[in-house]
Amino acid sequence: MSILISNLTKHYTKNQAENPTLSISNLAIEDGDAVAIVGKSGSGKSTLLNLIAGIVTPESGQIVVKGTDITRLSESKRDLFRAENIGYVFQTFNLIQGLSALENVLLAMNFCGKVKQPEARAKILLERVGLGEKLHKKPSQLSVGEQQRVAQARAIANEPHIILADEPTANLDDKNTEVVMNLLEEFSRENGRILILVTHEKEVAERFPKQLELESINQSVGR
Ligand SMILES: Nc1ncnc2c1ncn2[C@@H]1O[C@H](COP(=O)(O)OP(=O)(O)OP(=O)(O)O)[C@@H](O)[C@H]1O
Repeated sequence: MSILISNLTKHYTKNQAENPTLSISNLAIEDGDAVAIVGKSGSGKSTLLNLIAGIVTPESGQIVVKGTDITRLSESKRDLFRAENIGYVFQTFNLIQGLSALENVLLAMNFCGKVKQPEARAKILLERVGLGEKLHKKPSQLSVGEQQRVAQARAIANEPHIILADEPTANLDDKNTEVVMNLLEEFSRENGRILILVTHEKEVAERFPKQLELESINQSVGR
């Protein structure tokens, strides 16, 4: 079992303590799983991804990822753990504005040094998402959909075991949705990887063997 969440609560402010954003007693995601997370706006889907990535920490509970309870790691150890094990496509991309598409992908790779010949791999991935001609463009020179595809390439660059994707097709047309979903699905099928993807799009969710309605696992009431 590769991700095991138990007795988790997350609240953003003290006065939410009685009524947290997220309260999950048990959630297990196994190696090889591909899961679409769906649910109402504000129901906590991004928060759940951020908790699994160790970007935010819960007030209580355990999040065991590949045998490590990441809630017990220091912030710097969580950053390294994430770089080595998790690829994250953020809803808002989080690209570094001063760097080119290629440099954005390389930055993630150089941080943990896991991949040999990072530049060759970064170029192949950017070509794969249709950006071979735009390697040296900065985010401000790219369309929103192109920025989303850079974020996609960056997320899988380090060959992570777990891929978290927050609305990765929200800004894409049908053709690029297909490119991005094919890339994610193909990548996640190898080596028992886990793909967890948040989406509002019914057609995207229906591609997944498992769909998880967040409200069905979040026991927090009256949110
Ligand atoms: N950093 C934060 N500080 C305070 N409240 C936050 C923070 N991040 C999220 N929240 C609140 O937590 C709740 C869940 O937010 P979250 O972004 O996880 O929802 P979501 O299901 O991903 O929504 P959407 O589908 O609109 O992206 C919301 O009520 C939101 O306002």
